Amino acid sequence: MAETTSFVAQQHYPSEPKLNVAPLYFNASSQEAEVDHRHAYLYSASEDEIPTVDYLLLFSDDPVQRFLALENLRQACQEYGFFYLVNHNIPGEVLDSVLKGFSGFCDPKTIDERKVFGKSGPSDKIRWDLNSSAGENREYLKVVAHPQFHSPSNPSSLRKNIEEYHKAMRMMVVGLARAVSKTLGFEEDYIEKEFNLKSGFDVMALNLYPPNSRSKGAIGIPEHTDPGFVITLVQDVDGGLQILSHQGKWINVHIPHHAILIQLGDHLEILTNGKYKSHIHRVIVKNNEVQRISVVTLHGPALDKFISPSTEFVDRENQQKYQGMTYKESLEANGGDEIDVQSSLEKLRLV
Ligand SMILES: O=C(O)CCC(=O)C(=O)O
Ligand SMILES: [Fe+2]
Repeated sequence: MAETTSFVAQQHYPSEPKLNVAPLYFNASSQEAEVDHRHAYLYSASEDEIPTVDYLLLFSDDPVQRFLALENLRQACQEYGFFYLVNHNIPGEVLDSVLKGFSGFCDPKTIDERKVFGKSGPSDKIRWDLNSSAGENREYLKVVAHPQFHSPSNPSSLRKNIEEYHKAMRMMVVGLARAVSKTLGFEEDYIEKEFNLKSGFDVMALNLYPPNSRSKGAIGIPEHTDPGFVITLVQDVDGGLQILSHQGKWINVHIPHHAILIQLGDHLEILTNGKYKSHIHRVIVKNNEVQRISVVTLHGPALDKFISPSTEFVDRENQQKYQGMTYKESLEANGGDEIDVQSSLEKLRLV
């Protein structure tokens, strides 16, 4: 695909040597969050909870390095479902300028200007909202960024920064799709084809969480999973993002500087019949002394693509766990609009 980065190598994973390796990289410190645990027991996240994947090594010319990096990615996908991505080749300034630009956009003095992006109908391509309640404390701007790019035109610098950010992130995600395909034992274009990523439906959510002095409760965003292939996330400061692990533990996310948090989306779970799972996450704002901004992109299949568990993942021992649906139908299955990018995983689950 023309969009792909030049350093993405054309090698094939399944034919490479079989080594038994532990994950290669783990991140720095985490702290215990003081929150209500509805689905999990009290838990202090330790230092090695979220694996780190090195993007460049996934495409290394050295077959052993590449094999080890792909094995690390496979473990991260199968045993966690989320990881920090480093060496992703997206310049730090590209990440910083969107975070900073959105902070400026959310100036409390100009709130009336943002209200023009409030909900107007089901086909909104840009949507703004401000929730300040016990259940959610978040100001957000959502934009459909692909197949057509949409963004407020004012300020033009923010539009330019969001577009540049999305372009770079999308290019990286196409490379990641190739690597993930290999970890599943397929040709590298498997996921691009199954999701028709060339026409993929991408929605960006730019979120601002207030400091606790201005929030109406402990919750920034309630528990949810996200639809799509993968979700990329960058933030300006740490502040309360937690992911529920396979083992039912809330893990505090502390993204290393200029790394990207990758979370697997519902539709990768559906495609792989539950081999690679999406995970419930939430944001707790109760302890935040300063505001926090995150930029989250849901990289989805094409809207008209029918997604169901691939036959390779279904057999006598592994019965089909999810019903198939087009991506568009699944986004609207709970009564939401496309731009809401609501999960419908529980509706699609068969067993
Ligand atoms: O802001 C965060 O850290 C998480 C936001 C999120 O989960 C989302 O926008 O779907
Ligand atoms: Fe999310």
